[in-house]
Amino acid sequence: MDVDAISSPDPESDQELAFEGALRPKSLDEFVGQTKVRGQLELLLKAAAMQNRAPDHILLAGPPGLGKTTLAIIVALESGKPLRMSSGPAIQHAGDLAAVLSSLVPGEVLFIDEIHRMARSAEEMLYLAMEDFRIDIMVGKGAGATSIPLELAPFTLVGATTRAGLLPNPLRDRFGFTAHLEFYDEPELERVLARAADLLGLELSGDSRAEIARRSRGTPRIANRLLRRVRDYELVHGGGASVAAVQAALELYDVDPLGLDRLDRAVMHAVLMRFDGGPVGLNTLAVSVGEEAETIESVVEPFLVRIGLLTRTPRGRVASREAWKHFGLRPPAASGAQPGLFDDDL
Ligand SMILES: Nc1ncnc2c1ncn2[C@@H]1O[C@H](COP(=O)(O)OP(=O)(O)OP(=O)(O)O)[C@@H](O)[C@H]1O
Repeated sequence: MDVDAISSPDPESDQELAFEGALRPKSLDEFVGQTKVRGQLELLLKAAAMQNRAPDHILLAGPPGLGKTTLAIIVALESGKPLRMSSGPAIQHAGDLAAVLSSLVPGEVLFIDEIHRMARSAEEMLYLAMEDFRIDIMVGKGAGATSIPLELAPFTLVGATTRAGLLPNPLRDRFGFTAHLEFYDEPELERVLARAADLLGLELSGDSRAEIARRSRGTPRIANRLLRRVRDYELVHGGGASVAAVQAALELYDVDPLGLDRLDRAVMHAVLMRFDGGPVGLNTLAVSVGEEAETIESVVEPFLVRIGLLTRTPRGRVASREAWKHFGLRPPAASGAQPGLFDDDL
């Protein structure tokens, strides 16, 4: 299988895609960090290989860019089986899923990204497929409709989601193993960068690596992207990828010293400036930055909470002392905190 040709579900550009493909680890050994998940997957794959059966279905949960697609590819590569890629938004009818399932070859790995976005009718079909490798196809309409059972080849479903909580229990329960991917710490990101720099033929000192890792938002995808910007800078200016060059390149692209991106900053600005540090409800916050509540909750918040800028309280989101300091602002003297507009959206 040509793994480099496999596309990420949310490509920014063909170039970005080719770059991601080239840097993707192709085995569990090459996959940096997530030690626990790696160990669990290794055991699961080995046991299946020893019993000559398809590995159990796997659910990968966690924020974007932490390696869910990469792990799905690795599952296929390590089990020596083909990989089929699909995504929740592409499965809007049970028929879409039936077409995919009925064409799987024995042992094939089916990757469904953003599985929480699949149509409800398809979800129900998936229950039976995961459990019994069988689906019922409805033929005809109304009183004359009949269902014809169709046997499927045994397969392994790898589902990825940024919102494990949104999956209905019957679907979640049918996965033999759920892996929760965590943000990477700086030493792990440095290892991701060292590997990527090697593959790109870029010389990068330990200090330069640390500088990029610090600003990578705990996310390998971002680390690799920043590395690419540093490589561009080095290409144009020459003189090597020194710490000064790294800082200049990242400042040019407006990368915050903590790695906050535009949306992170917009959310923090709203909490601090518009809502006096909170508490503010999720929906109110989402409206004030013009984003979907789901994006704020699954993409933005986990990182802001992790680095201690934001806390979640029963009354809503609250900025921490560090947040005021990081943005060079003074917290209001008294606790003049203004609650969100809607009390029901906490
Ligand atoms: N553990 C890792 N070690 C080395 N590189 C990694 C690791 N995890 C991810 N990467 C790199 O980060 C990039 C993004 O990873 P991937 O596409 O697997 O993330 P994802 O979780 O599927 O994101 P999304 O949810 O947005 O699809 C990959 O190209 C890969 O090179």
